[in-house]
Amino acid sequence: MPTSCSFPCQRSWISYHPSSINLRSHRFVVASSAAAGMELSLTRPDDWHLHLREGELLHAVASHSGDFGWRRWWCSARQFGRAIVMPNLKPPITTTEAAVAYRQSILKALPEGSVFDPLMTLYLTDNTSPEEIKLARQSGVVFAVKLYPAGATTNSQDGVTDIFGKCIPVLEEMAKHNMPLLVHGEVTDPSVDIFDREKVFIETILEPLLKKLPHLKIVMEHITTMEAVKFIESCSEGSVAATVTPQHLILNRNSLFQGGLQPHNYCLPVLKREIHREAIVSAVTSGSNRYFLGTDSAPHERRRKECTCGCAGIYNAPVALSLYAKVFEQAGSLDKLEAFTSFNGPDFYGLPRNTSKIKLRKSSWKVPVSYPYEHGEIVPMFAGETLEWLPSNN
Ligand SMILES: NC(=O)N[C@@H](CC(=O)O)C(=O)O
Repeated sequence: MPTSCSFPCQRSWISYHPSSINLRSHRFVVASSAAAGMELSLTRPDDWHLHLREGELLHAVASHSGDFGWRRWWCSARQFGRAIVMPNLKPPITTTEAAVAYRQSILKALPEGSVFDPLMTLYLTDNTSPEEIKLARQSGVVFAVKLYPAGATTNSQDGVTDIFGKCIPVLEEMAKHNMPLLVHGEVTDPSVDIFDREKVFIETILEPLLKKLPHLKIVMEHITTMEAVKFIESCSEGSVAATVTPQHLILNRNSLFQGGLQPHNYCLPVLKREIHREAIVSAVTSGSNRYFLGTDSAPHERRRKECTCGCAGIYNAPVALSLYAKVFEQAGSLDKLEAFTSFNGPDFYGLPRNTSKIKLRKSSWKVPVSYPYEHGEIVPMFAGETLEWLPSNN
């Protein structure tokens, strides 16, 4: 049963300092800085970690209609050129055949005229065969394989139970085909504290895996800790990279408990301490090409978040670009935003950069309190809050 919690205390992000804007340093991306508000022109971004779901929810998040102007911007397909689409459906997308069919259903759900390109992934299991990797590469529509340690997160029950015992031949085949392994980097051992699961995963899985398979391309998804930053920096450039979500750049773990339990701020990996948030912000805004945009936007129907055992996942698609811009602005690094949103990802995947542009206007806009669809509603990150940096196509 849903609770009646009204989320009075979502205003829990890190304070905003307009004085930190360094105008001189971002002359390459500033399209206009008229009194009405600054405007950035960016090469169209891609989202390198997105949950689009299926059925009614897919239609809701891919093509929600009936709105005009900026309101339609919350649909991922209108903001991003491409997205790496996560395969954790029920049942999961474990074969190329299923990925091709899923891609068709996504294309059908898109708004008319959309040129959004869903880049598909396979869900790695103990039984994935090297042959499947060959098929995936030949398909031209599957771009990566996702590792969910079994039990780590939403719909991960069919994930990998023993990567070294069961998956090495498949990973060797992936290395041969230059097919990246996308990693949900948390151990699932219940005796490991939930706030330490990423760190322990790096020590016990990622470091030994890279020693064994130094040519395997890896993306550590949604990094949350200073240990992850250290690990990424220690790897050779171009072979290991990381996606970073808006929530892990903007919020720390206090926001899970501020004024009461805040289910809409609950995701996995769980938000961490402030020192970890700061480490990730520094890494991302430094201009390093090892980090790129991956929202991990993960919609769940409201009642599945506001209940006695709420799902992990933050729905951030409508607010992601505004939040990333805010983080870079606060760091005085707006000149580095475009590489993070639009260059580093395609460069790592060996894909062309987008050629079209979008704009981000520094004007206030209010995040809707929810996005209703036929049989439910989705509550976005920062529901009802006012944000800046409004995206538009022109
Ligand atoms: N991030 C989340 O908290 N949830 C994701 C799964 C995942 O990426 O962990 C989901 O599919 O809901």
